[in-house]
Amino acid sequence: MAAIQLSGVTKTYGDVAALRGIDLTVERGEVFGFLGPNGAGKSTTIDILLRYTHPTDGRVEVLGHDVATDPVAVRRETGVLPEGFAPFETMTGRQHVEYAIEANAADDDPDELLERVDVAHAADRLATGYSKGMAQRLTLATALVGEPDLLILDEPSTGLDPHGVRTMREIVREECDRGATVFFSSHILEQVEAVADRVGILSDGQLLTVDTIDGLRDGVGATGELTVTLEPDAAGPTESTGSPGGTATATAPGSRSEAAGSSTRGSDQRAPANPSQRSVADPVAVVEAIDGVEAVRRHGDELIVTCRREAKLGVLDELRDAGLAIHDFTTEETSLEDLFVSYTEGER
Ligand SMILES: Nc1ncnc2c1ncn2[C@@H]1O[C@H](COP(=O)(O)OP(=O)(O)OP(=O)(O)O)[C@@H](O)[C@H]1O
Repeated sequence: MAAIQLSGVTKTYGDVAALRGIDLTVERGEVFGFLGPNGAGKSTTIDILLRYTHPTDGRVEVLGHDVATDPVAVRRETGVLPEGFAPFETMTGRQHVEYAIEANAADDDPDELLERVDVAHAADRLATGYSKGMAQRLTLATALVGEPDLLILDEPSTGLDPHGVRTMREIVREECDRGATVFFSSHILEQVEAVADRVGILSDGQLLTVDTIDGLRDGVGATGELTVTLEPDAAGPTESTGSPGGTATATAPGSRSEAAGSSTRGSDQRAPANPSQRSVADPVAVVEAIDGVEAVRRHGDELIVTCRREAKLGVLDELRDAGLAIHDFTTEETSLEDLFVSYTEGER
């Protein structure tokens, strides 16, 4: 049984089509990031999942319950961090958590929960005096009450400082590790990238794609960068630049400085003095022959390879097979932010 199942869900507000036929399955135990530009329909979807609003058409199941007929069961088993929650005027932080514990007939220790979200020091203060980030942490504490099977978090990182963002990330992972499903919307894409198993990108009420982040990269044919440091003198003291087919090498977005990418010195300009080294394979030639490699630059012992994600292992294998010993390597992938722009910019 899926944690969330939306089938043909539409929602219109007068003339505005907020959702246009959404089909989405979120499996149990997943951390699912729900992304989309402003006004895409993320909050509307969340409101529909919790039956705060009803869909114009379509079917919604949460944790096996039909949301239309059993919204109480859905809310009982779901912890919610709503967007823009305002604390109650007369209650301290601890009283908010105690209230949530009582309402859920749970037996959590309120101080433990406040400790977990890092507002224990302000437990006895009126929560209306909390800063935005403290209020957000408090709301998360109330969402965690009763170890819910599903957490629905609408923009959970809003107002959080970097420590808070990290705490949020750790809590999401811990909740997932104990078996909960986490469904969260966010505009902080580094956060989503760090924690989500899969993401869905919504735009103008339509789901453009649902995939893992690597799947999104493959979907747009994104290239990343692989920097390989060869053992000193493994391939002779040359610098060269190449690309498959012999075309000029372009500097990839996010790659190192233009200056580093501009070398076009030929590999025979400084032939090794030792004749035995002449038989060593040229690493640039080895790498540029590999499928999925777009460009190769070499600076001393370092090779900077622009290639498709799936080509990276092949680059390392081919270098080793050619007798070129690898000292170290690092890889850099297209960021989720760039992927988000690729998927949504034509839609706006
Ligand atoms: N109560 C409402 N009445 C009229 N239109 C609404 C209402 N709620 C949402 N909408 C419209 O539905 C569309 C989707 O809004 P929604 O709040 O779901 O977007 P969102 O993806 O959550 O945006 P954001 O990232 O800005 O929070 C928007 O065009 C919005 O103006």
